[in-house]
Amino acid sequence: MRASQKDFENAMNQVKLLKKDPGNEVKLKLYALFKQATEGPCNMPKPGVFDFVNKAKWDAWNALGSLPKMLFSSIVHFSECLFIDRGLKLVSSSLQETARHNYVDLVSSLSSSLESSSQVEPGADKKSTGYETLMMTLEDGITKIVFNRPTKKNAINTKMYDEIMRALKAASKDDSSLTVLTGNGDYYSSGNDLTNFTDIPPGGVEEKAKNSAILLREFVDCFIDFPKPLIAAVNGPAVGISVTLLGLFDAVFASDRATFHTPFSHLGQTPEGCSSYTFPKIMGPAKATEMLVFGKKLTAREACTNGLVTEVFPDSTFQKEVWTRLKAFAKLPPNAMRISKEVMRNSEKEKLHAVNAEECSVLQGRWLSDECLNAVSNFLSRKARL
Ligand SMILES: CCCCC/C=C/CC(=O)SCCNC(=O)CCNC(=O)[C@H](O)C(C)(C)COP(=O)(O)OP(=O)(O)OC[C@H]1O[C@@H](n2cnc3c(N)ncnc32)[C@H](O)[C@@H]1OP(=O)(O)O
Repeated sequence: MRASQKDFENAMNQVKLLKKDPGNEVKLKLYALFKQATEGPCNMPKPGVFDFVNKAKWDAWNALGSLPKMLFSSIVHFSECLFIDRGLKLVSSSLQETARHNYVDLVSSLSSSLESSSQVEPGADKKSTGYETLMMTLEDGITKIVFNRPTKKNAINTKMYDEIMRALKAASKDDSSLTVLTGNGDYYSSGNDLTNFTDIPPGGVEEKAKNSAILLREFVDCFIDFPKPLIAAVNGPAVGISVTLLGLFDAVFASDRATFHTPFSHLGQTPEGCSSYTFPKIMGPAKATEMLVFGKKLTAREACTNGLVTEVFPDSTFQKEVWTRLKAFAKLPPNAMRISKEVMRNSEKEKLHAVNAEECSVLQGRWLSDECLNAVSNFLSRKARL
């Protein structure tokens, strides 16, 4: 689903109606996305170092890039069969479209977090703002963390990795008995945001791969160490890392519309989220190989039969049935639940951390492989969808 010109205009109006100041960082992001969406890549001369405000604006706009470097290099790599000029124009207009889309996405998340924070829902103990890519609430003893990039199928970008870690750390210390992760919109999550691979630091792709492996390791560690019962309410299709992590959850409830897909080989990548260890343990090596090596997509019922999913509900009653069940769980003595989890997890923790470290180190190498670079560039140039 793309943002139309009408969506974009509505978002521009919505920004004016925001009741709370979203802060300078977000305002700069809005400015940059707006300029990129309406004028294309940054075309202004760089302001002087002491022109702080204009320089910050220029930096934000310019940071959105004229062309993703990795995509550019792959276009050049394939220059024998592509007209570069035409390719660049196409990519440039696609960048504008992406910016328009991201602008709509950002405004929509601001509207929900900033507006709703001022309206306390009946029974809501606490609603956390300050997240761009998530919604987080604490109600009835349950902390709910919602992936909130519906127009991107809840793909996990770098910001979202950071915010999920922050949200989990907060949830581990708050008053809730259990924590639930779910998605806003039709997807649970489409996994790693493949545009993460386009933001190349000055040290090049090697540095990017190294930083990504560090981030991934820290991210997965948060799930291994999460102290309270962690439950996934899988509202729709789940892809990649959003599937593999489920092996570290304590319960997984799925809508019958959900699917479970780990197309790592198709992407030139290898398993993460400790799935190389948890999946064979949960479903046996043969079924784990089908998923992790051959990329077989499972229906919710197949995932349940294989032990990855606890229970499947019809989509029409999914929310009602899952939340009834969760509210009942949340009434159980919280310390008993936490200590039971600790006893079950502790004997595995060391192993899980070692598996995580190994998977991240293998992936660091895969991200530099032609197989992976080509797969990502095919997705970004819209030649490939799963
Ligand atoms: C720190 C780094 C850690 C890395 C950890 C590694 C993890 C491994 C993985 O997670 S592998 C899995 C990666 N995910 C994918 O390969 C999915 C790619 N997406 C798709 O194939 C499709 O988008 C789809 C099947 C999920 C949905 O297809 P559909 O046709 O229904 O919708 P669109 O393709 O039009 O999607 C709507 C917009 O959302 C954008 N988008 C969706 N998923 C991703 C994604 N994973 N990364 C980036 N962008 C994504 C899509 O581009 C559309 O955006 P647009 O409207 O601006 O075009």
